[in-house]
Amino acid sequence: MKTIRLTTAQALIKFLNQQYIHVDGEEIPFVEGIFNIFGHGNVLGIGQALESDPGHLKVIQGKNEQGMAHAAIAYSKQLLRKKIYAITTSSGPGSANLVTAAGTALANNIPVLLIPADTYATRQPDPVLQQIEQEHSLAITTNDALKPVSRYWDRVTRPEQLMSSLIRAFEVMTDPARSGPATVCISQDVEGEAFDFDEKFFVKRVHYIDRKPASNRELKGAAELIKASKKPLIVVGGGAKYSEARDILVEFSEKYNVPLVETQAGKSTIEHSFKNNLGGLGITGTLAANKAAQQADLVIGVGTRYTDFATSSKTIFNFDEAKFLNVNVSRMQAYKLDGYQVVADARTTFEALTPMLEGYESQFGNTITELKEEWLAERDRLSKVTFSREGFVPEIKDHFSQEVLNEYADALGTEFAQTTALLTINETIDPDSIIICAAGSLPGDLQRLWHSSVPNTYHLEYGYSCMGYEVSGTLGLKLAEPSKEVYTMVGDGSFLMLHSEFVTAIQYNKKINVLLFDNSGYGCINNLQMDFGGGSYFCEFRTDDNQILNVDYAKVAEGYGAKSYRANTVEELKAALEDAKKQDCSTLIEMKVLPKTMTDGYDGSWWNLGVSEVSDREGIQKAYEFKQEKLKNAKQY
Ligand SMILES: Cc1ncc(C[n+]2csc(CCOP(=O)(O)OP(=O)(O)O)c2C)c(N)n1
Ligand SMILES: O=C1C[C@@H](O)[C@H](O)[C@@H](O)C1=O
Ligand SMILES: [Mg+2]
Repeated sequence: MKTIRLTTAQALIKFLNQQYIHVDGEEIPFVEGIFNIFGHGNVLGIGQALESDPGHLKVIQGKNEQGMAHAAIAYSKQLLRKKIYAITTSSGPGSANLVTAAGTALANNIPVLLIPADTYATRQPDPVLQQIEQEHSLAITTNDALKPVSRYWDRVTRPEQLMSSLIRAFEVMTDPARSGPATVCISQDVEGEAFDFDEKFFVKRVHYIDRKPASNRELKGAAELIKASKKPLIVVGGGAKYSEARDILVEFSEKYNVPLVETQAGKSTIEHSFKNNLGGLGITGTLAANKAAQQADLVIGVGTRYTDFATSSKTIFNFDEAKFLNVNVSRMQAYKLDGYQVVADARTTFEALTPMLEGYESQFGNTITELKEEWLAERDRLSKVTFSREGFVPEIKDHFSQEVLNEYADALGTEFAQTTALLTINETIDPDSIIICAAGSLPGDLQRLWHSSVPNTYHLEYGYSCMGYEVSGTLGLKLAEPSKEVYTMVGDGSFLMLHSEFVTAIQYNKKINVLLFDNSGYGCINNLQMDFGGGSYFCEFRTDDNQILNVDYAKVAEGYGAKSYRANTVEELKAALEDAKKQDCSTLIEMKVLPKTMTDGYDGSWWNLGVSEVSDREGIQKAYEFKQEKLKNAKQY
């Protein structure tokens, strides 16, 4: 056996350089680079290994472990899971900061390699700095907190364990059905320990992503279901996007007059202008998509997890009548809603299925076009909402009095409505630029209103809806699509929670554009508490003496070295967006927007939430009764 003597960390970096992915005849390196924040746990091991020979890996210094992991997740998601960044952190708090990001990757099925340092394998110096001491077990470290949020988790306490551990990690990350975060914790002393590694461990490894075809039985059953249906409807989920199924879904939909509706992850698989694309489905769905969903007698879920947002907590479909046909690479997902299961790649399945239905036509007739037209008129109305100091009726009605809305207008110095601002952006930025969002009221507005003219230009993290993904993720987008303009849509709450990687973007001259919607509060949660009969309680940003907080975010961005703008009217916003396009540096456009001017729900937008069964407030009692009513028609599981 030929061996090579390396430290564990050196072997890790050498191995990462040799991983390739093969999809549709194309072979590319799988690991693009590695984000790092060095601490005592990794600087002398992995730090030394990278300094001596990083190979092709791009090495990027992050500013917050969660933030840099979010950037890595967005990178992989944008590249349809074909490439990843790895993350190296120190032990203790450095690794604890990864937990939120690992959850984000897991909920969204996105591969990312997390390499947190661990406590000493020898235990000689214990307790080391940042080591928690669990009285009942010395074997538990902070890194155990990553177990429930990792698709694969391992701890390397001897150098030779690295070999089997990494092979498993890459097998998991490159499997479309189980893709997610792989966490390989390495004891900090072991990072620097040497071993005579078998040279074969370092040969080039190619991970093949073959498109799993549907079986004849699955195809026959699917075709029979469709032929027997009058009003089939396709739910385009994230799996359709990862499978790059756009062309065949368009062909299928056109040929058989089948409407398409989108989940957050599926949106922009197919451009909005396609005549049968009715847009977002469910709680944050469009009027058109939700109406079509209610009529459907066969729901064809393509790569969807059927989350509560997509199904309006299992109330959007006619569950008594409708059947489900689920095409998914994951068997677990395909089993949902008692659907007929086709456990296969979406594109391959529809390529085989389309010719099997010759002569079929749905009974939707002109309804698809009519629904779309009705919705476009509503969208047009929302693009022109203007505030007035008297008699203004915002989209979110009956929460704030005119007096309170005027108070906001005065305190923030604005009369800008959120929907007007958002649609101005949609009109002004280049169609091939990419937008990203994750939490707050903006995901709902975007799923309803945003028109993506170019496929894969809408990037929503709505599996975890993790505040803080927005700005961090934009850095990942830029790394993935360096020639395109990238824009984050972020609320003030999310911006405040985490935007450390804004500085990383500026530091490495990766131009990102931050579009900050400041309504001085956790607006969507304020809507929820008031919709469900409560008061406005700790969701507005107010001082102890009840003044509305007004933060100068433009100045904050300027302090970091970004070019910043203040835009509180359509004209100011258009000018700022045009100017921002001309900049080479990162930009931030601060928009002060009025609360309650985001979109509201449409027909079928109900959300099952934990409303109090006991309360002396009449509104809460009514909300509880309404929930009980809704549940009567909801599917139970
Ligand atoms: C990490 C994290 N913590 C808490 C939440 C719950 N949450 C969802 S939206 C939201 C408020 C968002 O406020 P902001 O970003 O200002 O958006 P707005 O709703 O005002 O548009 C909160 C607290 C979350 N999604 N993620
Ligand atoms: O609780 C939440 C409410 C949603 O409206 C929001 O988009 C999401 O971020 C969330 O966590
Ligand atoms: Mg806000």
